[in-house]
Amino acid sequence: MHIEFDSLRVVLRATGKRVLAGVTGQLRPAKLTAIMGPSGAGKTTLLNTLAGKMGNGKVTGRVRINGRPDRLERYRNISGFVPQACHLHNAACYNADDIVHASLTVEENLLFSARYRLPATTSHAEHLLSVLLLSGVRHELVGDTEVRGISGGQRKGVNIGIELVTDPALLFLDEPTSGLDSTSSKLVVATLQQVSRMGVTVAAVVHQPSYEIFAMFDDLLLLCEGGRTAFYGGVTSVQGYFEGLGYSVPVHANPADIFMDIVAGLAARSKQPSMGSAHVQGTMSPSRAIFAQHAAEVWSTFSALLA
Ligand SMILES: Nc1ncnc2c1ncn2[C@@H]1O[C@H](COP(=O)(O)OP(=O)(O)OP(=O)(O)O)[C@@H](O)[C@H]1O
Repeated sequence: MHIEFDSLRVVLRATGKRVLAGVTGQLRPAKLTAIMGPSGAGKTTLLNTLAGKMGNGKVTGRVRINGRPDRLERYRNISGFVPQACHLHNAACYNADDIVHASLTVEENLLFSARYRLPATTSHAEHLLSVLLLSGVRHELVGDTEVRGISGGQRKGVNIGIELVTDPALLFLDEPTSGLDSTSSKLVVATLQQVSRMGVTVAAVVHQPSYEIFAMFDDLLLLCEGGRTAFYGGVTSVQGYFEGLGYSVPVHANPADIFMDIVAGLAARSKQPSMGSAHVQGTMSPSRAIFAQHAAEVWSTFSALLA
């Protein structure tokens, strides 16, 4: 499924607080999109909005699904959503958000989800166990703080599998690597890449990815403070984009960290922008300048698509 969105805005119904102020981008079919941005920029809100789950907010903006104007809520039932789990081995929030059953085995969790959600169909749990690298622990209890079970990364895999048994067209994940070590994080993101290649449109909020993990994503939607798009495009084009605005990525730095510093206004330009207009420089914060520059580009692409 291909979702294009332009100027998405969200205002909370209860308080009138505006949490997204103009987010433009796409989720491309069979691609893995990273959603990044500073804390409070609206990443989780955007994920919920794209998943059609923003019932507590008024959502406005243009949305096209598979090329036609549409509403995101209509696709809620064919979306999988893996919520952010608190630190997986932190007793205080064990099971707070994740959706696994501690007293079932890995395989039983997938079969239970399949039977519960797809009573009349046969599941492809066997295939999923293999995609999720869980075949070796299929008969192990998932466990909890009382009963030691599988690892945090494997537990995240079970959470993902529980959503995948219904064959969703879209899969949304909120910080799937949080609380995991770097090897487990890599395995989780590699799994998501494989899931996307099976034809699923996958979007995940990611926090401080290593460059290796960042490079596993196809596209990046970078938000800046205030809930606006700072950059949307392929992960291979983001460095060139910021270099064109006069920023450089030091040789030994993690580019993903530098992009975050830029949108947070913490990075200084090392040279004059070659693609920005002169009036932008010095009159706006870096994040505003980037937004202004990029919004114009995204909008012209979007207008061309709509024409
Ligand atoms: N239901 C809600 N009620 C009140 N405020 C909310 C609600 N949902 C979101 N917000 C506010 O909207 C802003 C964006 O929140 P959101 O959780 O989407 O940001 P985020 O980028 O995911 O943050 P983090 O990286 O810290 O998780 C924050 O200021 C948050 O307090």
